[in-house]
Amino acid sequence: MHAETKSPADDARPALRLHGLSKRYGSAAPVLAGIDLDIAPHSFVSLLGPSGCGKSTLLRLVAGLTAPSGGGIEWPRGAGRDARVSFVFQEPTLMPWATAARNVALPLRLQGLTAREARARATEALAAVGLAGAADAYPRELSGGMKMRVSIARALVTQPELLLMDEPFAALDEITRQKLSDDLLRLWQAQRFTTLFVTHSVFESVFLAQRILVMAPRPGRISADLAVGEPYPRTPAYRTSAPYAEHSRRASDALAATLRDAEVAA
Ligand SMILES: Nc1ncnc2c1ncn2[C@@H]1O[C@H](COP(=O)(O)OP(=O)(O)OP(=O)(O)O)[C@@H](O)[C@H]1O
Repeated sequence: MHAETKSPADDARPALRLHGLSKRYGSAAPVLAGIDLDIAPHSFVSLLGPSGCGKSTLLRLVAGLTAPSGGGIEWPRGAGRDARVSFVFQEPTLMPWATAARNVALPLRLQGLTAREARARATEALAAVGLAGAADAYPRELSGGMKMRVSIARALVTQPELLLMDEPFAALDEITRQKLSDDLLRLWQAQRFTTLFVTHSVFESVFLAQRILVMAPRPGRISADLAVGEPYPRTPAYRTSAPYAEHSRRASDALAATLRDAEVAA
């Protein structure tokens, strides 16, 4: 076996490139207009914006769940979308009649793995999200946080290059949300998938992301691109640190400016 050779140019290529991306549903006004964006490989990027500004639509376009009306999406690193993208929704969307292990194994079964192989990898993925003991539990036996962990395990079991997360923790209580954020960062550091994480929460984006893209509505566009250059691992102490407060202030100000501009334009 020979090692894969990588030139520096390979590493410089973005994981994802959006150029002039726009979307309109039917004859309504465009939901997204002319979005140009490069997403660096292995980065953690948050999309932050008010309700209705098109965050979910952007994620759905990247996932191929809906088609652009203009512009396009490129995968400069060549892996292509189908094999390497996973999606986590706000609802865990588990099959109620199947155990946690069978839910997590589903994408592998769909890829053609045997039940035995899929089960082994699903068990590993459940252990990675702290659910080693819950493989045979049914969704109704699990708390909201545990169900979300199963959903994350199902997304990661295929070893995606890109993980798309659409407000995955919005329905959870604050403590559970913080635990899941800690665990998500741990998994991201270990597995190095690129993450696009949609949220309404300034604090969640400042805790998680290296880069916050603030979105403005009508039509949806990127109104601010903020770097959060704090190192990882980000411990609970980061949540009460001065840099965290400063990044939160900057992101809140950018969001407030976006909302003010949107009101003026409305
Ligand atoms: N399938 C669809 N058909 C028609 N309009 C749609 C469709 N999906 C979304 N929209 C409209 O597009 C706009 C953006 O919706 P989208 O869900 O992308 O925003 P969002 O920023 O994710 O909002 P939220 O934070 O509330 O989830 C909204 O006005 C919504 O009504």
